[in-house]
Amino acid sequence: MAERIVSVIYDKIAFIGLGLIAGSMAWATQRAGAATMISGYARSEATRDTTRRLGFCDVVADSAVEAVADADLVVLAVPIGAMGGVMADIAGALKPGATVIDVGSVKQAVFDAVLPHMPDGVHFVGTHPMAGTEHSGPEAGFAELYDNRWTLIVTPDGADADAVDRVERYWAALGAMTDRMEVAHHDRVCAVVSHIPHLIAYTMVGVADDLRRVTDSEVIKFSAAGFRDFTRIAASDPTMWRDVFLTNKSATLEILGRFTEELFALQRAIRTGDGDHLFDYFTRTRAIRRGIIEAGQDTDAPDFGRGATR
Ligand SMILES: NC(=O)c1ccc[n+]([C@@H]2O[C@H](COP(=O)([O-])OP(=O)(O)OC[C@H]3O[C@@H](n4cnc5c(N)ncnc54)[C@H](O)[C@@H]3O)[C@@H](O)[C@H]2O)c1
Ligand SMILES: O=C(O)C(=O)C[C@]1(C(=O)O)C=C[C@@H](O)C=C1
Repeated sequence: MAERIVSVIYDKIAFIGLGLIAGSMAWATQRAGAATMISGYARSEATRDTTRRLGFCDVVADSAVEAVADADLVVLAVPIGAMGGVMADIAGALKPGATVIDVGSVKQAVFDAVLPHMPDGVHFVGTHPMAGTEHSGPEAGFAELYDNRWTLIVTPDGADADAVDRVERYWAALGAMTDRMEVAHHDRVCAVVSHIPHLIAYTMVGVADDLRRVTDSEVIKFSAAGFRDFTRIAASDPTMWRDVFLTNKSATLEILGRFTEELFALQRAIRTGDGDHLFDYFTRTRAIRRGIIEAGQDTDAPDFGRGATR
């Protein structure tokens, strides 16, 4: 399977869900030679057929139970709302001593959905690659997606230390940098750096589209780089993002509340002509960006703070 065997970390890896994230992991697993066998399963027959054609799995099974049989690592790479159902289906078929990881964008909700089904003797580790694109499905995957990007490792209480270390080594083999984070902190950080920015992009593109219809102007046609980035983000998968907001409710509502307060303050400054407020605000945010660059932190791989392993 792999062109160059660097080091096998798990003999058999099974992916449940065969989209952007699983496809990229499987390609990167092949690139690293991190497994001797990769199996996969997705709910839709069309996705399974496409995956067979693409070749990032050695075997594409027709059921999740079949896919996970004898697997040393099982990767749950489905939308957050589907994690609990998948885990309930496969629980009885997991090999004793196996490790299950998820890749969901929210962690507490996944823990709540998955952990009650976890059999004794099977390990669970939450993982979250901070990398993606606006595309989805098996054809969207590519081996380089995780290169020099962070993957956050979020462990439930009492997690097996060796199993966690092995999962971290696996993500490193896929090209990622890893950092460990506590579950509530993870959901809050992601609300700030990922979830609310997506909501803002969705809203801004919706507003521009409404304006275009109302005024018949060329809002989108003449948009430059900033707005184009918004339209890319706002093209992200609706199922995934619906699930993110339904399951990370309190953190996203808290950050959204702070965001709207600041927005109202800026709105008032514009209305009242308070140039000092606008100038001071923009000076502060510019300093943040410059501080990031001066600290040598690659903005493509933001530093989450503590204990990066590479
Ligand atoms: N896309 C991103 O930028 C990104 C980044 C980090 C993490 N994530 C997380 O990764 C997970 C997968 O996202 P993706 O972008 O790969 O999505 P995707 O839409 O590309 O792939 C999802 C896959 O899950 C399958 N699926 C859906 N329900 C299923 C079920 N009940 N049983 C079996 N298969 C099922 C679909 O057929 C598809 O193959 C999500 O939980 C998401 O939060 C996504
Ligand atoms: O790069 C992108 O397009 C992404 O949106 C990736 C992104 C992000 O917000 O950074 C999106 C969701 C994830 O859970 C992690 C990463």
